[in-house]
Amino acid sequence: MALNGKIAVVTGAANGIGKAMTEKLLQNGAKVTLLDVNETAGKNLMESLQKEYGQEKTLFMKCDVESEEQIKDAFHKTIETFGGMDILCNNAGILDESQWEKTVSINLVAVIRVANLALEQMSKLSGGRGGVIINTASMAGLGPLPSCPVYTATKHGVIGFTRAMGAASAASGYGVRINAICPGFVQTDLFSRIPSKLGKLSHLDDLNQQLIEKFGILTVSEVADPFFELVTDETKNGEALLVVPSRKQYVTFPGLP
Ligand SMILES: NC(=O)C1=CN([C@@H]2O[C@H](COP(=O)(O)OP(=O)(O)OC[C@H]3O[C@@H](n4cnc5c(N)ncnc54)[C@H](O)[C@@H]3O)[C@@H](O)[C@H]2O)C=CC1
Ligand SMILES: CC/C=C\CC(=O)/C=C/C=C\C=C\C=C\[C@@H](O)[C@@H](O)C/C=C\CCC(=O)O
Repeated sequence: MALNGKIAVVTGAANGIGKAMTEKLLQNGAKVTLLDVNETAGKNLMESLQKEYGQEKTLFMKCDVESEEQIKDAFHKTIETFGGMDILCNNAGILDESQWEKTVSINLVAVIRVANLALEQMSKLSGGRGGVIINTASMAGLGPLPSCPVYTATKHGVIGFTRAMGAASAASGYGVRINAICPGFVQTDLFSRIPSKLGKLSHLDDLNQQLIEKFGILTVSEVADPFFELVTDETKNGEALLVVPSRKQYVTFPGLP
C-alpha cells in the first residue's frame, strides 16, 4: 500500500510513539487526523505539522478514546474533511497500575471500541474501501512484566484481539488488514513516568531496570520505521511485530494441536 493520498487516523497522536507514527505518515504523503485528550499538545503539534506539510494535510481533534461518541465524531469529521479513511493507528495507551480499571478501559476496551468503529467505516462490506489497522501492543504483550501485571494483561489482550480480528476480517472479506506492533522499551513520557505508576508493586521497578539493561531503549523513530512496514506491506495481516534495538521479528505463536 503506497501512502501517498491515503487518509489516516492516529489516536494518542500528540506525543511519543503516536507523534512519530503521525510524522512518518505525513512524510510519505498521507493526510492525518490527530486524536488526543491533550488538547494543548495536539494543537501545538498540528500547527507545527501544518507549517511543514501544508494546512490541508492534518486535522486535530480533542478526543478521549473512552468515549464512543467522540470517536464516532472524529471518524465522521475525518471522512467529511479528507474524503475517506484508509489507516487507523490504534495507539493511545497508559501505564498506571494504581488505576487498573482505567488502564484496562484505555489500553484494551478502547482499542476494541475504536477498531470496531473504524471497521464500520473502512470495511468493504459497509461501503468502505478497505485499509489497515495497526494496534499498538507491546513486548509486554508477549511476556510478563511482574511490575505491571494489569498493563501486561491489556497488551496480551491487544495481541489476541489483533490476531483473531485479522483472521475474522480476512474470512469475512472486509478488505482490512489488522496488525499489532510490539515495541520493547521506548523513550517517551510514559516510559519516564513508570517508577511512579507501579502502585503497590513499585518495589519491583528493579526488575524493569534489569530488563532495560537486557533489551535496551528504542527511540520513537526506531518504532516508526517498522510501523511503516506493517502499514504498507499488504501481505501482513494478523501479525505481531516485535521491535527491540537489536532486532525486529514477526512473532510465531504456538498453534493448537
Ligand atoms: N513507551 C514505551 O516504552 C512503550 C509504549 N507502548 C505503547 O505505545 C503507546 C503510546 O505510548 P507512548 O507514546 O509511550 O506514551 P505517551 O504517554 O508518550 O503518549 C501517549 C499519548 O496518548 C494520549 N492518551 C492517553 N490516554 C488517552 C485517551 N484516553 N484518549 C486519547 N488519547 C489518550 C496521551 O495524551 C499521549 O499524548 C501506548 O499504547 C503504550 O502502551 C508500547 C511499548 C513500549
Ligand atoms: C515497565 C513497562 C515499560 C514501558 C511500557 C512497555 O510496554 C514496555 C515494554 C518493554 C519490554 C517488556 C519486556 C518483557 C519481557 C519479559 O516478559 C520476557 O519474558 C520477554 C518477553 C518476550 C520475549 C520475546 C523475545 O525476546 O523474543
